[in-house]
Amino acid sequence: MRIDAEELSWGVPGKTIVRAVSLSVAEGETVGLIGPNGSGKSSLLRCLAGLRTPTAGQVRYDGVDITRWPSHERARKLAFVEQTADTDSDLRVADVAMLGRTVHRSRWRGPDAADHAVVEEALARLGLTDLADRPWKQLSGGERQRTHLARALAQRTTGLLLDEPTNHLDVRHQLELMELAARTPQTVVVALHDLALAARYCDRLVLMHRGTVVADGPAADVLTPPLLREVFDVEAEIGRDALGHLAVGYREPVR
Ligand SMILES: Nc1ncnc2c1ncn2[C@@H]1O[C@H](COP(=O)(O)OP(=O)(O)OP(=O)(O)O)[C@@H](O)[C@H]1O
Repeated sequence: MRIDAEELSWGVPGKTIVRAVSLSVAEGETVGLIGPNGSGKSSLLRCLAGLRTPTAGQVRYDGVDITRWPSHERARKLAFVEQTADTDSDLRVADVAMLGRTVHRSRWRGPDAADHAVVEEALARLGLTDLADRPWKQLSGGERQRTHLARALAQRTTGLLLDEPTNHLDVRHQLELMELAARTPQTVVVALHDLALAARYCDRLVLMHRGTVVADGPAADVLTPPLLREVFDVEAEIGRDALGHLAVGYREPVR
């Protein structure tokens, strides 16, 4: 699916948090949303998911204003994994993933064989097959994060919004998750703090600062020392790691 935001603003009384953001994400593209704490990444993702009503501008899925999509149809088009997604503590891992199938069933029908097959596949893609029967409350932070991602995959949407999906994951799972985000035919917008990971796996980076988009383009154009200085207040050098991937080196902050 294509996702467009046009002159999108959102805020609370007395404070504009997302300011006139225009953003287009093409079908199948993986866009990395980067920016300092408080720059508005989560707020923008919530607007894109339809969880916040913009104070100005609009969001379109496949060219249609999202206020014109009924909420159940929206949920079939787009899955959102929030940063602090929690869930009912009595559920098992497979039950949480099965929540992703709810949008595809009528209220009166339980999961059928096809739903179970989709959930099994989602759990396998996140390396959770062996944990399928594990109660949610026994999971580690990273296992919970992967379980929420499995729920989003089981939703079988054409769009995926991920807010810091790697912050609890070990290196191996970070790489696997980002590989999945890059390779899936789904349209993905992913907020990330790890700039090198974002550069390596995203088709394009969108840099936010104080609620606005200050750069949008290939990683090499966005991750430049002047922009990193302006937005993150750090002195950085851009180079290559041992494998040739873009790497960011930071100097000690001068107080
Ligand atoms: N409902 C709200 N009421 C008041 N302020 C809010 C609300 N939601 C967000 N904010 C503020 O808006 C700013 C942007 O928050 P947001 O969570 O979008 O930033 P972020 O870029 O995702 O940050 P982080 O990298 O820390 O996750 C922050 O200063 C936050 O405190």
